[in-house]
Amino acid sequence: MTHTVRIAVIGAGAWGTALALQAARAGAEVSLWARNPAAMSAGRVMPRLPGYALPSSITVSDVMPRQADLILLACPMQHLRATARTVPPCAPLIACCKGIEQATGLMPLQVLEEIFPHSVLGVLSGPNFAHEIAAGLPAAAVLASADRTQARRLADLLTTAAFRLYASDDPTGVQLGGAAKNVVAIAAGATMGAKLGENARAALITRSIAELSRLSHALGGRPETLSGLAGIGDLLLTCTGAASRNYRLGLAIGQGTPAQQAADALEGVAEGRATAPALLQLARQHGAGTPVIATVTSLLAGTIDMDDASQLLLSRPVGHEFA
Ligand SMILES: NC(=O)c1ccc[n+]([C@@H]2O[C@H](COP(=O)([O-])OP(=O)(O)OC[C@H]3O[C@@H](n4cnc5c(N)ncnc54)[C@H](O)[C@@H]3O)[C@@H](O)[C@H]2O)c1
Ligand SMILES: O=P(O)(O)OC[C@H](O)CO
Repeated sequence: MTHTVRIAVIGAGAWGTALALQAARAGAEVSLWARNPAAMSAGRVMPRLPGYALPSSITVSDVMPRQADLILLACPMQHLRATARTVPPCAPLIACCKGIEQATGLMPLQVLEEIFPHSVLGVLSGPNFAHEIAAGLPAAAVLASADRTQARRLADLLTTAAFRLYASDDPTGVQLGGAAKNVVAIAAGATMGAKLGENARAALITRSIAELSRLSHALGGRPETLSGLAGIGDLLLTCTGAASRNYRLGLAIGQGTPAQQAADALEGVAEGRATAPALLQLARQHGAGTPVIATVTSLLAGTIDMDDASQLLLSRPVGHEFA
């Protein structure tokens, strides 16, 4: 008799809830850890994903699961370390957040490696709006682990016909793509908010790919990863999809709302805000030029306005496209 896979999802925000639903669809026995399970209504509707009820087969509690075959960490990046420290190291762990830890400049797996030095670790990333995954709409993502065989094995535990999980053994490239696309999405939103036009946004996205490729290379990632789901795939979604929180943050800033006020008005976490300065520092440490990330960092800090931001990017020298 085959044993039913037990998957523990840590974090009941929009993404954790969607992943819990997906894991159940993949045939797993699912438990969802919520900081505040009482916030869920009697109809088991999660506050961060309104309209999606959880089936009774998914256990929701504020007690960390002691037994699992796989643990998905779906909290915001800046809370990953504190949350992970409370997780028992009973199974392989997959980081599902996108960002860079501001205090250390570390990527999600680097944070987890410090806490779980002996565990199998992976990262999940790609163009995935939580509400679409929750609805079971078709989507694809990438699961990366340093070990190619483990990456495929872990991906298989969550894959269904509608949610296609590709495996990768380039966690650095995958994490860089997931973290940086949120920063670029803020720039794309600001471009549209300031009515600079669709041409400007397309140019910005494309030139950002060159910028991210340089940075990924400097950090040890492989260039082809950025042309995949965690790179171009997620850039396309987040820089053009009106549901993106990072895009919406940029949109408000481009329309003239001060960055802090725009962030306060946002429902849910816009990871690009904390990640922009962390990524800029990382890029500087590695000698990689990142004009878009630098401009977004200044825009978020309020040290430049939208006119300055577009002037900064437009005044850069125009050289060979692939120099
Ligand atoms: N929402 C999506 O469409 C989506 C898709 C893919 C990846 N992600 C990534 O998943 C991660 C989580 O995003 P989300 O959309 O679920 O967030 P969310 O905005 O829906 O919810 C944030 C969650 O963080 C929790 N939280 C707040 N303070 C906390 C703390 N101190 N410690 C632990 N948890 C705390 C809140 O209770 C809430 O559940 C982010 O890194 C995001 O980039 C999100
Ligand atoms: O709403 P955002 O901007 O956090 O984007 C959500 C997902 O990361 C899209 O892949």
